[in-house]
Amino acid sequence: MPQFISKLLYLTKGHHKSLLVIAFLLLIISGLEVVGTAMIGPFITVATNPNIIKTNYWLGLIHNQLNFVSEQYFLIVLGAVVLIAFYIKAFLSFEAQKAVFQFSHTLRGDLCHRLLKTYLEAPYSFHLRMNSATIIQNVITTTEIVCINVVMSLLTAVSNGFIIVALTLLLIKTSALAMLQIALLLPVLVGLVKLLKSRLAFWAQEGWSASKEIIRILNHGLGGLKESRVIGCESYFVQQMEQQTNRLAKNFSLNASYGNLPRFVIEAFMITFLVSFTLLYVNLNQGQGQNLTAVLGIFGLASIRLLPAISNLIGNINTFRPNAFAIDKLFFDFQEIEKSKSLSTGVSYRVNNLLSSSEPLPFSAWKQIVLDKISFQYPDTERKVLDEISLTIQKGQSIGLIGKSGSGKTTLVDVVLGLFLPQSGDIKVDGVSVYEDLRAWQNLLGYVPQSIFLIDDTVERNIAFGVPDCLIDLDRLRRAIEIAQLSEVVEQLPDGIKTVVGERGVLLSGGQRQRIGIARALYHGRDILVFDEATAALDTETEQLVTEVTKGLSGNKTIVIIAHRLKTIEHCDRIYQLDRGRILKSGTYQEVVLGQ
Ligand SMILES: Nc1ncnc2c1ncn2[C@@H]1O[C@H](COP(=O)(O)OP(=O)(O)OP(=O)(O)O)[C@@H](O)[C@H]1O
Repeated sequence: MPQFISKLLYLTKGHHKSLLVIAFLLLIISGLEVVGTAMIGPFITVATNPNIIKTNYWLGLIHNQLNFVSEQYFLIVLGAVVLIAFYIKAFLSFEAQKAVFQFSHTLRGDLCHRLLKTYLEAPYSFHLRMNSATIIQNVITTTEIVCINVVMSLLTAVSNGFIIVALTLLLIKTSALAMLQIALLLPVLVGLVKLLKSRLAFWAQEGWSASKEIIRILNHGLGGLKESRVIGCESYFVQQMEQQTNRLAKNFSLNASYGNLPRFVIEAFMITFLVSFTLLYVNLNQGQGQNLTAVLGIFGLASIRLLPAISNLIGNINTFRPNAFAIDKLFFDFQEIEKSKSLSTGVSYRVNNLLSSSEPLPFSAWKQIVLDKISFQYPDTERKVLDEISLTIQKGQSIGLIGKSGSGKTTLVDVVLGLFLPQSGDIKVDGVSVYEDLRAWQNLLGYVPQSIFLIDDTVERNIAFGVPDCLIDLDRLRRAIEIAQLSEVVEQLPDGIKTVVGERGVLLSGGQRQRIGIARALYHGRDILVFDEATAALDTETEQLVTEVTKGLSGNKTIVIIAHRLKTIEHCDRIYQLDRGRILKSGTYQEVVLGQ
């Protein structure tokens, strides 16, 4: 329990003040609930037997102290007090409920964006291990479970708990006999709740896992639509989806219906109590009908409030307990990412402001980059993928990386891009380690991956990726389009740069997507452009165009190209050939490729 509370406090940080206000409000409401209900007894007694004012000490005292002119007037004031207490309570209950809803939904929004920020800032290696379906599910579904099923249920449970305790105290005071009867029925109820506990938790977990599978099937089915269509395996995904939706429906409906079972049992119990109590009371207190009326009045009204409060409390417990695992999941991800952020450095590099880009660039007037004995090993593997790689890049140079598949080219580029931090070695710009300010280093880099990620938006927004519309520099955009040899393509599009390219750029050819990737790197005006097999998706003609683009850029930009087709790196100043994580050969194109 203390662990659960500390995790909950961690996830709700920044909202603790609101939590205290809500708790205080709930406490006042339960107080008013008792005052109002407690006044019902005297009100009924005075209404049915005004003489009681003379015989009852407290009623007589109030009547005499406040100088009521008549008993009728006293009854009216008593009624008014009951009404006022209930009206204030109704108003405050509404406000408290509003506050609980507001709190839970605000917390959900907050967790969604905190989680997204955490995932975006997480080390690249975390994403290699994590399935995107889990991340999507955590941001959308798990945050909802935490805020609505756990936090909201917990708050309403606290509210119901306050009301139950307060009304129970009142009932004990009104008739200990009646309370004893209720207490005898209680163990049956507690037993039932205990019996259901593990089943409810199992059904909730199963439902949650089915919903994760549903996202995964959607990702796989729609992500590989072209392949599915050609192979003709659409029914495979439909069948998988059917299995999972059935699993989801079965488990969530079982969870919801059995979660409500105690409510029906309580209703039956309460009626059993009212009938048996009346019979018992009549037998034990012959001729005291007025007292019975007052006691039953209080019990009747209290049970109107108590019944739903108890069944709601059980419902709340049955909702939050089986869903408490969601707290663990979010807490684990927040902690895991924090941990891997500090572990992934390996050495004491200072990695600053990974996401902020407004920093001035300390490396802006750079002349030389030195990779100094870079070694890297993927987590949980035995072998070094990069083994003491050292190389020097002068400003304006074009560098070609070649080597057999699996020799470590992509990994080396990923280390240069700051996606992986090496276990040993350093990257220095004019003698200063880039890990002193990784963000500033990354601000020098433009990256054209083999498969360009395009958003389902306009050409303009795809090129000026991540820049708000109002800040897009149209001149720079035009220049990037020209250099990337995209002008003709854009002219032919129905809405020019405002044409929407479709999800993942389905409306464009492989070569056009590649050129958008190049234009994107150029638009952002980075000094160093890294091309990862950038020509792999191109036909020979476009390959030539792109090679011309990179050729045209050499001298102005520093370029690093991973190439499989040796033709694309003919113009490079220096070629490095990698083999099993080491540099096998380096020199000019003639020296390394032609062996002259
Ligand atoms: N996430 C990973 N976890 C563990 N090992 C990996 C991971 N990614 C790559 N490797 C291994 O690292 C080695 C180098 O891979 P890398 O992708 O850098 O080679 P490459 O030269 O770029 O190959 P290719 O030309 O085929 O893209 C390979 O043996 C590969 O199996």
